[in-house]
Amino acid sequence: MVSSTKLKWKTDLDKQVIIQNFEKRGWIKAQGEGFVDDWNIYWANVWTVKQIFNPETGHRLGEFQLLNHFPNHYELTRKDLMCKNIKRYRKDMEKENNQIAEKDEQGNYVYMDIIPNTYILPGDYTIFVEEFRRNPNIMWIMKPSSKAQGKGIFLVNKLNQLKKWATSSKLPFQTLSLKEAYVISRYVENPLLIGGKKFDLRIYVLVTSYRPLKVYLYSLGFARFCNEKYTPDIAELDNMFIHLTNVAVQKNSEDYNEKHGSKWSIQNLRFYLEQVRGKAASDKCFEEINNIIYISLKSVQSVIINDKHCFECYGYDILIDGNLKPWLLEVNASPSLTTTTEVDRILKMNLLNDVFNIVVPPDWMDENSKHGANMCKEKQVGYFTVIIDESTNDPSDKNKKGLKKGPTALWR
Ligand SMILES: Nc1ncnc2c1ncn2[C@@H]1O[C@H](COP(=O)(O)OP(=O)(O)OP(=O)(O)O)[C@@H](O)[C@H]1O
Repeated sequence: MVSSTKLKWKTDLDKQVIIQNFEKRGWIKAQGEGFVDDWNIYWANVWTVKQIFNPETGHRLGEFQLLNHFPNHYELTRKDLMCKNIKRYRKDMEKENNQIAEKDEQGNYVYMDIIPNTYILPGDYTIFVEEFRRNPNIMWIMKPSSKAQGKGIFLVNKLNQLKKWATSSKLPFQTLSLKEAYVISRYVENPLLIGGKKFDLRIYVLVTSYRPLKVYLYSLGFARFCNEKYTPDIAELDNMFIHLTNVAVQKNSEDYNEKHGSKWSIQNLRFYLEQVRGKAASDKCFEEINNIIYISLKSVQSVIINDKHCFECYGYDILIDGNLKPWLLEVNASPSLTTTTEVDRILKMNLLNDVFNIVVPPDWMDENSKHGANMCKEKQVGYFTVIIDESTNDPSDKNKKGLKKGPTALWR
């Protein structure tokens, strides 16, 4: 048996919020060089996770080990794979005649229309061109599948921009490897604006098991604002300070505010929405955000390798449009733990503290326990609340069989 005070930690990230959280628990830094043994809890980067689960080594995590990613987390966190999985899930649900696949009179999904229309390039190039020709006046956004921080992103409103890009990068679509794949998504041209500026939401979601699905939602997310006023004007197509809300992009803007880092708490945003649009509309918007989390996780539930030693704290990027409809932009496997302001530092310290309280509850070390990441029995831990728990046999748990009662069933 390992004593909880002697738990050994390891991390690939030189981030104070991680190290301080480990140290304040009295846990000890693992000394070993490799990733194989000598640690109980590892906050690893995705590269290490790939090495650990490399099929050639056939390595398995030990009984007293916890890791912060599922082996094939990329099924949700790579933009192209997320899109593919969501599209597959929709089809499966339609075939099953599941109520979740209900469509409205225009033929749009009532619950499952969670991502802007997206194509994966190069594979979907021909169908994308057909779609482009059907609706030539809409704007698209090109994003590399596995990059972050706004890198490699650009907006497109003419087909020849795509052709030019392919030629200039000397990468005709057909020759792009899977690693270099792009997604092209319908650009949400009417984002909800506050003070004339575009913003998106960063929401933290902790998954401690995929089968059965157990999901916690963190109530302290935030909104990240652009520094310049938004315009869909095509003359400003290349002005990323208007279109991309990533802090990594906005930090370079002349108007960047060091003090609040161009961020608002979700609570403030919600309060604002209630004032401006009314409580019912604001509640509906947040219910739909829960629905997005539910559908995205159900889409990968059957493909994720559900190693009981793994957990994952995802960073959801969500954009709200002018009709208060939220859209899922992407799910990050390694949401930034860099802290740009004091508020940010406190939030991320609390976030990790709550994550560790969930994955290492007080009886984690007990001889008779199962020692996985999914042992916590509390429905509320710090700022985390369980929003999906398929393990419960409580007949009043409306989540159990999916969205049979509509998206409100996801709220507790
Ligand atoms: N379909 C879209 N419509 C409107 N804006 C979008 C769309 N997709 C992305 N954006 C904008 O571009 C930004 C970057 O997109 P996204 O988060 O998908 O890429 P990323 O480079 O992987 O970012 P991150 O560092 O958050 O992982 C978003 O925060 C948002 O402001």
